[in-house]
Amino acid sequence: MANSAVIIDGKAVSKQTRDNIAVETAKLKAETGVTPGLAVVIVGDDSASRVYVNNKKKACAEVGFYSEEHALPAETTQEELVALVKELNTREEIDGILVQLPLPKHIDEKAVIEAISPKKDVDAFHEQNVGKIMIGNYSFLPCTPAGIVELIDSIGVDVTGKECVVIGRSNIVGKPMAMLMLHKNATVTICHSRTRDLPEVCRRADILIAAVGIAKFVKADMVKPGAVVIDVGMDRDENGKLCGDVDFDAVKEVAGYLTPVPGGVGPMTISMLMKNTLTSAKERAGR
Ligand SMILES: Nc1nc(=O)c2c([nH]1)NC[C@@H]1CN(c3ccc(C(=O)N[C@@H](CCC(=O)O)C(=O)O)cc3)C=[N+]21
Ligand SMILES: [Mg+2]
Repeated sequence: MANSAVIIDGKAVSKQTRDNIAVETAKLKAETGVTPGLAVVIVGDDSASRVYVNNKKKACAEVGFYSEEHALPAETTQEELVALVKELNTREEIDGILVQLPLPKHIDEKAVIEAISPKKDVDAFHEQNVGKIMIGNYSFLPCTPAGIVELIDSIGVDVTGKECVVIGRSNIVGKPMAMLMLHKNATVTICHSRTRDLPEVCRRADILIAAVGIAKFVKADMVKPGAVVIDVGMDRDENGKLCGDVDFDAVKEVAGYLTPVPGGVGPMTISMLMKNTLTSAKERAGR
């Protein structure tokens, strides 16, 4: 019998989150005079990074934040970039610093991330914040994983005791995602390129989260009927069109719930970035 998954509207959930953030921001400003401020640093001219950074700036304006962009040439040295980060660390009106990844090859990403003050690390990439996530003592939420948790909450699915399979083990998505699902009492498996019989492992999942970076990697025969399938991919298909890690048209006939690309996880990532920046500004205001 033909089935068709409920498509999770990331744009709508994200708008609700941003509306709440806008209300809280207005209140913070009125009561304390503090306006949340985000600095976005972009090095080089990667076209995908440009789109994401523009979306972040747009979101800042929507919720009433101050934002500034530092667009540096691709030849920027690591020393110059670290110097900028250190200057932003000292600026009172900047609550969050986001250095857009990936960085050009001659720059050590880890050195730059560790230069960001943990108090302004709204990506939650600094090792101090990663450690806190591991323990379950958050200052900042990891943006993409936290956005995914909100999407799953929005459809009213309780993950307690369920099988959650995460495909991908990056420090940015896969690993923190697994931690958040563990904190929510799911039974968590992380798959990667060396996993033996990956389709079989994926078929066990009540919640399947694809963060591999390979276009249409997840096929219908890797999905348990009725499963919640979350697509973190931002890939290009054979025609150069934006698509995800999930073969959407095929998987929607098997899954119970499915996120689209675009309009799924991406907008939520940005909403969580706004949430972290507000949290940091509240801290500055003594709230
Ligand atoms: N320091 C850092 N922090 C990040 O959070 C970070 C990063 N570097 N590097 C790259 C990834 C990717 N990422 C996305 C953000 C928004 C969309 C987004 O807005 N997507 C829209 C459409 C995008 C489009 O049209 O191309 C959507 O899915 O609907 C996507 C991807 C943040 N990242
Ligand atoms: Mg990625």
